[in-house]
Amino acid sequence: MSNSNVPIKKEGILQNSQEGVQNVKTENNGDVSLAEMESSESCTEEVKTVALDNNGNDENSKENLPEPKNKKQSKEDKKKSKQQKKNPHPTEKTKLFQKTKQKKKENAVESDETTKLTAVTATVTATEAATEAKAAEAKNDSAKKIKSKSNKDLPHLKINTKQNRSSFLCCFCSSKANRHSSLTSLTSPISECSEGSGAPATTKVQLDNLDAISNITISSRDLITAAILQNSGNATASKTSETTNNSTTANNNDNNNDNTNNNSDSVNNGNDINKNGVTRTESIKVITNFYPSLRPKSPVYHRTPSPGSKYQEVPTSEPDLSKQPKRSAMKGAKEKERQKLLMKQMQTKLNNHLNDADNNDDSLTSTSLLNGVGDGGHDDSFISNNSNKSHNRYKKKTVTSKFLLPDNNTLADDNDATDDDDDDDDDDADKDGALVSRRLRKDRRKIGMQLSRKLSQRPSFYELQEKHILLKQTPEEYLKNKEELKRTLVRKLTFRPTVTELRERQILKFNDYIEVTEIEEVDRKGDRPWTRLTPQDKAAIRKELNHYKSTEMMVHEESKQYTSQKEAQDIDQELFTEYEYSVDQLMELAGQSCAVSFAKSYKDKKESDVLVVCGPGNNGGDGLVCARHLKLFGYNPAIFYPKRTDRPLYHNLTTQCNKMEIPFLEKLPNSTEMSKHYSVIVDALFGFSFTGPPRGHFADIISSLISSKLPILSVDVPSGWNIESGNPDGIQPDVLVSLTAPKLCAKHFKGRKHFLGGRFVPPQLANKYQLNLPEYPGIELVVDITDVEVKNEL
Ligand SMILES: NC(=O)C1=CN([C@@H]2O[C@H](COP(=O)(O)OP(=O)(O)OC[C@H]3O[C@@H](n4cnc5c(N)ncnc54)[C@H](OP(=O)(O)O)[C@@H]3O)[C@@H](O)[C@H]2O)[C@@H](O)CC1
Ligand SMILES: [K+]
Repeated sequence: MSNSNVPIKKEGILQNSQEGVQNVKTENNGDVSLAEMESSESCTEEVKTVALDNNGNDENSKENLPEPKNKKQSKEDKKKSKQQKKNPHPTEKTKLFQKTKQKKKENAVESDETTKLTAVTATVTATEAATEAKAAEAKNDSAKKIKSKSNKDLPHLKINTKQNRSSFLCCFCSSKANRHSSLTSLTSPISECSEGSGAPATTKVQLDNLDAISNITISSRDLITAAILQNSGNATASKTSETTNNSTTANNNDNNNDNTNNNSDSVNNGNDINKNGVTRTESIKVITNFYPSLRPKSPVYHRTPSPGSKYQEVPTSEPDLSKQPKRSAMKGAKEKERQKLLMKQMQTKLNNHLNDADNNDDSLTSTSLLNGVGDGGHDDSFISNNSNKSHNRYKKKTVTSKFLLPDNNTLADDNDATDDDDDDDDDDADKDGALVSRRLRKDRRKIGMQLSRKLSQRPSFYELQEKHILLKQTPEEYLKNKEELKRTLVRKLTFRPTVTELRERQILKFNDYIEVTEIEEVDRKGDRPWTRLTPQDKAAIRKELNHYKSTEMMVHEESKQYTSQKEAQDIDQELFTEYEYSVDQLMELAGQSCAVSFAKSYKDKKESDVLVVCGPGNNGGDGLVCARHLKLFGYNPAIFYPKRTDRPLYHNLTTQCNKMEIPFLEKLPNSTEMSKHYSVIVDALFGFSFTGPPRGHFADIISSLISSKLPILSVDVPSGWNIESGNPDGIQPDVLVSLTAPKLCAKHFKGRKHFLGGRFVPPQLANKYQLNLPEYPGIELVVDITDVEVKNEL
């Protein structure tokens, strides 16, 4: 074997041992190399072999080891070995166990003696006499070669070999027929090795491949006593410390032997048991228990057996971070999802570990954990420098393992399991990643649809403004507009008309007096809210009522043709409102109609004095107009206007009368004087709005008029009459001039002439109220209806 690259060489000493078969397994930075020796069927002696590995694979590489002589022979040996395992000799087996234990004890004792040595030695004893000479020869040859390479300062490994059979199997080349000039020759079948003398020998050998041991810094004061139970397929290794653990080491050896013996009873019991029954875990534990520095940090075990070899290679090595994965763990678009999933798993594990760390002081600190996560898991103590991004997953795995490591003792098992299932993990991870990504896509699509639906239902900008969620204007603009509106309203209020102006415009109407009458108490709580009826509504109601009265209602025969006072008022109001006549217009026509009717009635009394008595309402205004026209017609009217109003209309009418030199009487003459000076009286005190008995001095006035015995022309309604029922004790006019339509009380008129004046009623209005008015002759303003049957008297 080449040792050109070995920085430190170690020399091994072969020497005979009285008993026991030992296997020595050494490790190099976690790489485990197993050398074992297979005994013959009748093996009764312990056989100790030494297998020293350098980087594991080099030991078994065919480049460094001679090729087996022929394959047939190798196959025969394998068959024999299997038969031996299947049918071991019970006596030999028992002896083997006993000797193994005894050797352990001796090793413990021996370790006490040899701990002072500065070299690491191992003893291998071979007791087979036939092979001792050959073995000695091989040893001598090997020793010679090794000596030439040896370094005196290096520790030595003393190996005692003892074998009683010549059926050793080379642990490196897996061949019985190999001859090795180096350390491997010791493990070769002595009978087959031409250089072996077959005699027991103790040989110092240069451990060419102990660079692994050099790396793990085996103390010079340590002693390795390795034992490999060849026949039973058990292996033990022990290390004793010079200072302390002598007895403990012996006990450990015993325990290990016990364990391996048990394992030997169950050959190939599980994946961790190689062909020789040596469990890898046991080997690691044995070594790492004594050499903490040998504890593998990231061991990787390869279970691929060497072709044609019975020995299970258990190479271990520090993870090679420079290696590229066969296929990327990150699959395109799934990379982010895998990273997220991995980060979530790491976070979960981190939380678990933090919880554990709270209860375990020797755990990693949370700071270090967080740093490990934050920097992507780069840690020189666990991961060598490697900036290759393709190793992110591997690094994270390592970091995850670091987080999950509760102690160093379980590291090997954890990593072992990780490495064994690496491919399966990849496949599982791919499947899991695909499932997770599919689930994430499904969830994301579902959430996307929900959000889209929500977004489609969101209110618009204007709807939000209408709901006052969003302000249409800024607060400053709102205050500014509010102040401007306030100023505008205040300005408008300053220009509003006064109450006087409103009354003059008849927008506001106030009665000059209040009539108070006693009525029965009426509970109006059940009354419906009052609603103002339009004139059309009132006319419709009136029409219906009239129809009811004329057909069904049991009333007086005369009453069927007449309506109430209210109807006359409604027609009057509708003329002003609906037909937009002014009071002046109608009053002028009404007053003129009265003057015409007067002239037609009193043609022989021209230049006679006429007393015109005017009341406070529009009926009095008709009187003022009539006086003005009488004056124009040649009569000498005089006006008694006892209760004037300040309305402009009346002010103007008064002014007009005054301008026409129509005197206004300050005092109504008594009935005698009245008879003497006046020939006719015009009654214009009250019209259809008169209600109740005359109040105040109006009753005296009416009495004076009646007492004067003068002919009276009544305007629209005889003053003092009830508009519907008349007043037989009241004024009995000589001429009645009904305006617009005869009032209900007109049927009580017994005078000489009855005229209908007020030729201003629109036909529509007349039809609406079914006035059934007589036709006006020619251009006449009035129509004599004295002999005409009035059917629709208001
Ligand atoms: N379209 C038409 O038909 C037209 C009709 N025209 C004419 O208008 C006349 C209706 O005028 P009008 O409405 O002003 O009522 P009207 O009878 O004149 O006087 C009311 C005054 O009398 C008073 N007063 C009432 N009862 C009282 C009592 N018991 N004792 C004492 N006072 C009493 C009452 O006082 P208050 O109740 O307000 O205190 C109010 O001041 C109508 O007959 C026709 O000649 C024309 O001018 C134009 C077209
Ligand atoms: K009247």
